[in-house]
Amino acid sequence: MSTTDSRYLKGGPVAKRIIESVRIAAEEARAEGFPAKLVSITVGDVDAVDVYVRNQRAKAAQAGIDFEERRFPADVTARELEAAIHGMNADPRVTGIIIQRPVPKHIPVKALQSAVHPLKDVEGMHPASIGNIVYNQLDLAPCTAAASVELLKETGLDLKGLEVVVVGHSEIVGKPIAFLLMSEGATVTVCHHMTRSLAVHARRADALFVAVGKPRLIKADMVKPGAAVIDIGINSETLPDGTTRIVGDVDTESVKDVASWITPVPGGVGPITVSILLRNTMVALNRQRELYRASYAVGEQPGQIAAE
Ligand SMILES: NC(=O)C1=CN([C@@H]2O[C@H](COP(=O)(O)OP(=O)(O)OC[C@H]3O[C@@H](n4cnc5c(N)ncnc54)[C@H](OP(=O)(O)O)[C@@H]3O)[C@@H](O)[C@H]2O)C=CC1
Ligand SMILES: Nc1nc(=O)c2c([nH]1)NC[C@@H]1CN(c3ccc(C(=O)N[C@@H](CCC(=O)O)C(=O)O)cc3)C=[N+]21
Repeated sequence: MSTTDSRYLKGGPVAKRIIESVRIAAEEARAEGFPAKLVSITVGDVDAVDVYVRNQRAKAAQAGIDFEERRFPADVTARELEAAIHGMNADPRVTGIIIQRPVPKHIPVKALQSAVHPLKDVEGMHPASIGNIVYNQLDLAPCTAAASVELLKETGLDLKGLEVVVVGHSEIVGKPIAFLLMSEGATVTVCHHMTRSLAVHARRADALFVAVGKPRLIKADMVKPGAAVIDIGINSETLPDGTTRIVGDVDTESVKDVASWITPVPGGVGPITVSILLRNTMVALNRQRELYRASYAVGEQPGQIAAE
């Protein structure tokens, strides 16, 4: 099967669609005096983060969203980071903040995420916001999780009652995917490193999501014939000739002959993740606009706002 095979679920066309709608929304907001500005916070050096930030910068430019990268050394203290975040919260020009994960071990990521004002939290990762997906409020979900589910929907499969297995249960990817899918009516099994027989669970899945960070973890004999396989992993591999390439968590070469759909890496979930981050940036900006309007009642009777 070549990469032009229809079984490859490609992210590019979906991402393009999303970015075009973001561009229109960002242009309109800017014309009304609300330019969107996303700030990315990077701590230390992580390959997958570098790829992500590079693409954020490029796609933000296409969508007409201002973008700034704030890079901190790996030995920065939590206090210094929190102080920087408080500065961004107070700066009205900054409309969105993303903390790139992972952060070094000495930084408590939950406290850091709590420092981001919930209205500027473009991934919905503030501990007070992440619960929204439990309440089926899905308009601002962690971007990779939302991207993965968006890609599954491209298959046209009916999510209601679909047997789905999610491998990996991180806060930013696996767990939110499980909640999003439950909201859509799927029957969800979540596997992790303590799962006794990953293969037994994985083989039952009509849709298999893999977010672990281990190249070739999922092989052909772990996949149900006809399944949809969503490969979220991003791993850098060095070839014998010294060059490096990015591979996912799925042994695509063997799995492609068993699955009905498979997402390539690169070119699958990644591009959609970036576009959803920009879409979320506009969701956050619109919430700030609504608050601004409600506070200043621009063009409205104050009583009308209070009654809504
Ligand atoms: N395409 C994209 O947009 C994105 C891709 N990624 C990529 O996705 C992958 C996962 O990212 P992230 O969730 O942040 O990573 P984490 O390291 O935070 O989580 C990995 C998860 O995999 C589980 N796990 C580890 N080993 C096994 C195993 N042998 N079998 C089953 N489960 C296992 C862990 O379980 P336990 O905690 O129990 O050990 C953990 O829940 C990475 O490759 C990352 O680069 C991440 C974000 C975005
Ligand atoms: N708070 C947080 N949220 C994240 O969502 C998050 C994170 N931290 N830390 C890092 C990982 C990794 N990640 C990627 C997203 C898109 C591409 C991407 O655009 N990939 C393209 C391009 C590849 C390339 O340019 O080489 C592709 O797969 O085709 C990559 C990596 C998001 N992550």
